[in-house]
Amino acid sequence: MTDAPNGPRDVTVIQHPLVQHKLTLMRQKATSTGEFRRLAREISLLMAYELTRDLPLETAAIETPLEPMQAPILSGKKLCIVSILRAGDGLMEGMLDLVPSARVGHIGLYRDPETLVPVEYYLKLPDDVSERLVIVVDPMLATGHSAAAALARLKQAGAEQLRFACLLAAPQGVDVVTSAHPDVPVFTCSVDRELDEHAYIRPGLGDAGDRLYGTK
Ligand SMILES: O=P(O)(O)OC[C@H]1O[C@H](OP(=O)(O)OP(=O)(O)O)[C@H](O)[C@@H]1O
Ligand SMILES: O=c1cc[nH]c(=O)[nH]1
Ligand SMILES: [Mg+2]
Repeated sequence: MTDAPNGPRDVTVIQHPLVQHKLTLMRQKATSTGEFRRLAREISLLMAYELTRDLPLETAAIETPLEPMQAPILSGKKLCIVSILRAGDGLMEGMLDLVPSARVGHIGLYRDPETLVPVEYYLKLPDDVSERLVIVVDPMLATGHSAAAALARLKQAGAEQLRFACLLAAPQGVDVVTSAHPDVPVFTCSVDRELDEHAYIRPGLGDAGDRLYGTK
């Protein structure tokens, strides 16, 4: 998906069969909290693989046990993963499994159930966030207000190169984020049909935070 009525936008729907299969398991209401959390970790590792697919490489001189060689190593900015609390933490561990040296930031946002306006309650970022490629993670992109606010806050804190990753997006959430932040590539495993009257994604998977942590 690259074209929209209001111009080109950078949205990748991750079609890998393992991702799609795990997402189906996560959507099912019979999936337990423990299983949901395990699947979130597995799927986010696979998402991280797609999110980092185009990282630049250079060559370095190394020595294998048998001979010297020129071998590829990462050459671009180091990574920072920022979780939008609390559900974003469900995608954090799998990404860190793949990129264990990444720095981690947290932004606490909850969506006011009446107004749907995101309310910030916490922010902790690495000091060098401006020098890193920042991957912002949150399972759900519904109205898009939380993601747009988080990205704005990170830019205010100095972040210059950002990507946003979610499990599920609603069409209007994609519109909101790509309009407010056309410089931020969006990665999702599905763009679902619609938002319902409570701004829940349909068909969706329910409340990601509650399903991850068993709070309902
Ligand atoms: O696109 P939006 O309409 O802003 O909605 C998406 C937000 O809602 C959920 O968080 P929630 O407010 O439920 O907080 P939680 O993670 O603490 O459960 C979700 O994890 C997103 O952060
Ligand atoms: O469907 C939705 C929408 C917002 N937040 C969720 O957890 N699920
Ligand atoms: Mg929630």
